[in-house]
Amino acid sequence: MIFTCFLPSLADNAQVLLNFKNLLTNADALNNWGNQSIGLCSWTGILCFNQTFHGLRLENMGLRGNISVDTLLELSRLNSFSVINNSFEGPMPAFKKLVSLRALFLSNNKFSGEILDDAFEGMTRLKRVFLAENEFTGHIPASLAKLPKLLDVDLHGNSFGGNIPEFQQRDFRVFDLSNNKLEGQIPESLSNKDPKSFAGNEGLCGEPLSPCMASPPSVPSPNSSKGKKLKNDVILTAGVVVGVILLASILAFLIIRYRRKKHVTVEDALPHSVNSVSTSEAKSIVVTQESMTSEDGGLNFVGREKGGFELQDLLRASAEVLGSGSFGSTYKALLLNGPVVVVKRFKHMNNVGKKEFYEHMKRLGRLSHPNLLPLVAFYYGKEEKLLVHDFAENGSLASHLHGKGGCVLDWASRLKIIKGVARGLAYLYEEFPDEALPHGHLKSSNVVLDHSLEPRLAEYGLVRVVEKKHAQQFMVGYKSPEVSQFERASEKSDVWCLGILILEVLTGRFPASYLRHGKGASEDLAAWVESIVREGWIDGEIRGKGNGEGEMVKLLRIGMGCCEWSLERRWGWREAVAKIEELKETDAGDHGTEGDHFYSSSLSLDDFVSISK
Ligand SMILES: Nc1ncnc2c1ncn2[C@@H]1O[C@H](COP(=O)(O)OP(=O)(O)OP(=O)(O)O)[C@@H](O)[C@H]1O
Repeated sequence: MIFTCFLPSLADNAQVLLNFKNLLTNADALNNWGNQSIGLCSWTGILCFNQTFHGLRLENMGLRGNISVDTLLELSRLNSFSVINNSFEGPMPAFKKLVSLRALFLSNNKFSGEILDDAFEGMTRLKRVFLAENEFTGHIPASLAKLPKLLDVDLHGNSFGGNIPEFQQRDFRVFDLSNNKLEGQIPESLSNKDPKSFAGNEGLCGEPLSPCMASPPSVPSPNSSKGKKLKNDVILTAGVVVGVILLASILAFLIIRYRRKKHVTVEDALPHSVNSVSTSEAKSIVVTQESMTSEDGGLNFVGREKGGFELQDLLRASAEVLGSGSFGSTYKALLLNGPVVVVKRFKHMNNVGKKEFYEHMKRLGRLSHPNLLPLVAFYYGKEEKLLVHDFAENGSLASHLHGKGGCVLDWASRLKIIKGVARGLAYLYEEFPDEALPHGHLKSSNVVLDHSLEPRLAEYGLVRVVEKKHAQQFMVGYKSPEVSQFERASEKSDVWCLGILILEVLTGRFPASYLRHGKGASEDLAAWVESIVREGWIDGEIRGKGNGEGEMVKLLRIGMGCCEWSLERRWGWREAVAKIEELKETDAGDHGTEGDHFYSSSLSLDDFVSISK
């Protein structure tokens, strides 16, 4: 199977990356770099979005050697750079040349020495700076404090000294200066931070730590009466201070223990108002806690255990907006030292109570099929719900069929995808015999593809928890003729969507009705189907590329059978799935002429439908 994913800019970047790798030592983990057959986006540690390179995530690889910033400068796009947990040493490389960088992760290495005051100057897009657990010394660079977009700063576990500079930003998501050698008064602008952010710096004082003590003007002799009184006062004050600190530590310890036990507390737990940003912008999932209530719980893992992360980790993770659908935004989150997951925010799910919602999610979590995107975890908030899924490396089927920069899918890949979709759907039908619409929202952007282009169905089984009005307006299962005309969903409504998907895959054309909601959408679809037959239904990318055209005709017939207007005549899911399973990559030899006839002739829809039966 051929994946034609090698785009010009990727090819340029490929050589630059190989040059970059050549200066690293102990780079065995990057052995597949240079392998053109898998494509750059599948090389270890390469971050791509929609098949466009956007970053390096070279974590936990034992890497050493020279990080050549000048080489990185040649990459067409570098938003995020991470070498967390490797063995790099020496001074911090001159990253400031990478002015488009948004996230820099250098934690857990052996970088050392002072960082120049202007080391971050001009990095106006930089939002995330993780330098923790290295051997940096000297002052916190002034240019870091002046970064206009800084959201996360983690410098813990170094030997930074001197005073904390005044940070231009005030609202941090991650702020950790603990375990350094910082001293002096904490700037007032940071007084609202968690005391833990400053712990382990003996010389620091002021809010949120204990007040700074003014030094006494003169020290009387300890034996004078004044001196004795002062001594007693000092002992008394010290006793009180030690007592207060001890009490505060015990309290803090108890709180942390309590939080750990619950995984996350109510306060920690609420990822709600995720700021809207442009699709390409990498950002973290911003939490504002305004909609927190005591009814909200934490992150609930379902099904199998997933790599031990908690909501806090999710909130700290760098996140990228994948898109904004009819329910809310979807983010790809890169967990530090952990998996890559997709977080989808759902509004419009308030028609079910918490108990019912939990039960339904647990039911979804128990599903397991190679063509189903597993639900990893969910979060129940009063206003919003979050669903966490695995990330599918090759994005959505829609992005390949219609997006810029997707793979050119050959016939074999398309057939594999349709077969996978059919199998996933059949599984859902078997698992949810009581649901009218076991999937409910089957469309090409809800079919995601893994590294080998194996399809996985997403956004399935949600009809029960989505508000009816919203479902009717936006979920594609509701756009079948019977629902849009008679408001009567049937299990064949999912079959209708399968048919549309088949036609979309065969033609490479976007179904018009997705752009339109409500009544009339099905008429649009009928016109779309008719135009397909009239104007040539086969995607130029798969037409005439060898054998298999007879099989394409068969698939077209299946698509038409699934898109029968009348419910009686429309195929049932079993029939559709069985017929799809029979399809082969290449023609057995008896269909070639039939295929030629189909896509070379101009047929009316009626002609076509009668022929295809
Ligand atoms: N697990 C995933 N892995 C990779 N990409 C994903 C994943 N889940 C969703 N996406 C992609 O993220 C993008 C945004 O998804 P989202 O569900 O928000 O919008 P949509 O599918 O276009 O619309 P709708 O909300 O109606 O389903 C889509 O292109 C989708 O294919």
